[in-house]
Amino acid sequence: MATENITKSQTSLHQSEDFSFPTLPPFPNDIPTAPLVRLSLPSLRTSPEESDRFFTASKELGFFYLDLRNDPHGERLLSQSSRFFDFAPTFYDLGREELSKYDYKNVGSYMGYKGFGSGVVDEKGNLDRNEFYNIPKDDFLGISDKPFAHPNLLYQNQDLVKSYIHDSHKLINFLLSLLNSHLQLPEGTLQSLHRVDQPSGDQIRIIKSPPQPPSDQRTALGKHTDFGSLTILFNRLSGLQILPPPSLAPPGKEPEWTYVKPLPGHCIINLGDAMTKFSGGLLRSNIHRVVSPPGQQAKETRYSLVYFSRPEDKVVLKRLEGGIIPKGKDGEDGEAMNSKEWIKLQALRLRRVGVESEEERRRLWQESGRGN
Ligand SMILES: O=C(O)CCC(=O)C(=O)O
Ligand SMILES: [Fe+2]
Repeated sequence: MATENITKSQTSLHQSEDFSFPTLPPFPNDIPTAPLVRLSLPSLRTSPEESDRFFTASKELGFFYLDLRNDPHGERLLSQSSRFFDFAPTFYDLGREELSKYDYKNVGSYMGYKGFGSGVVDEKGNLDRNEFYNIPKDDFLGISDKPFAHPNLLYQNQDLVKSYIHDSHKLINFLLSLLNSHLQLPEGTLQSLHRVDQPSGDQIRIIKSPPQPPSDQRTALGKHTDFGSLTILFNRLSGLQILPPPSLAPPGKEPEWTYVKPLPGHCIINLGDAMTKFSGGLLRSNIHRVVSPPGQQAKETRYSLVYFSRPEDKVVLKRLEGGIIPKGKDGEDGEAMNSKEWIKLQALRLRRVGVESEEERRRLWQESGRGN
């Protein structure tokens, strides 16, 4: 019977994998780490106290760890993420030239490949130190009117891609249902803006950042908030940093950029701008960036796996009405855009299209508003 098979394979998975990454250099034990709370998926399913901690974390920092172990759905995500980490080096072995065929920024899309050093990361006009590939949910679930072409290797692994999309989206849906009840919105409100079978900008992103020369280590991915709803992040090497709000900085100190230490068996979840907009500012979309990993970890190639969920394309990004969401003052929310336009604007604005001069790159950064 199908259920029996699933249960069996989950049991053996649990016994055979401990989800740790022993071949990588450890995170140094003498540097401060970001104040993310650790939540657990099985507890979140049953414990009102854990759910309260989740809501507090979503309001105060907008980032938390989620322990996925001891939960069948969570362990499926862990094993799928391991398979992506195994797959990533082979995928990038296709080479930059081959992957560049799948860069769609010139046709106005952020899906597909972003080449190394093709985005501006700071006010000086410096360029990024990573390459990534955005795999669109809609292309792989057969929802797109006009799917993009993608490397054959992705189609050869489409079972993994599809199951990871479904399981990630299922986790997002569960977290949205908790947020929905904490916000006291009518049942199903947030979930109804994120239906898996409707067009949206959801995507898997696989990132590669090669080690940087010790004498010239720079930001690999510039400071930003995520634009969408909820993000699921798997890290093995550190490098991700957040700038906590003043309320969570050590007493008497200004907030400083702090590394997030990857934890085996956990993913990192963060909330994006859409959640802040929907909740009239109650939920937090926190600023973060990626720099060279600390200590011995800097010598390794860093891969990172992200699932970005976004509201459905047609959803207008504005404050929802109801529950405990504060009412806006007249004109306060400005002109609201739909999700598709908003994500595209944000995702492409720092990708230089033939912009070569440093001055122009600086201008792009300024116009993006990210320095503020
Ligand atoms: O690689 C990471 O750890 C974070 C990546 C990230 O923030 C992003 O792609 O938006
Ligand atoms: Fe991000």
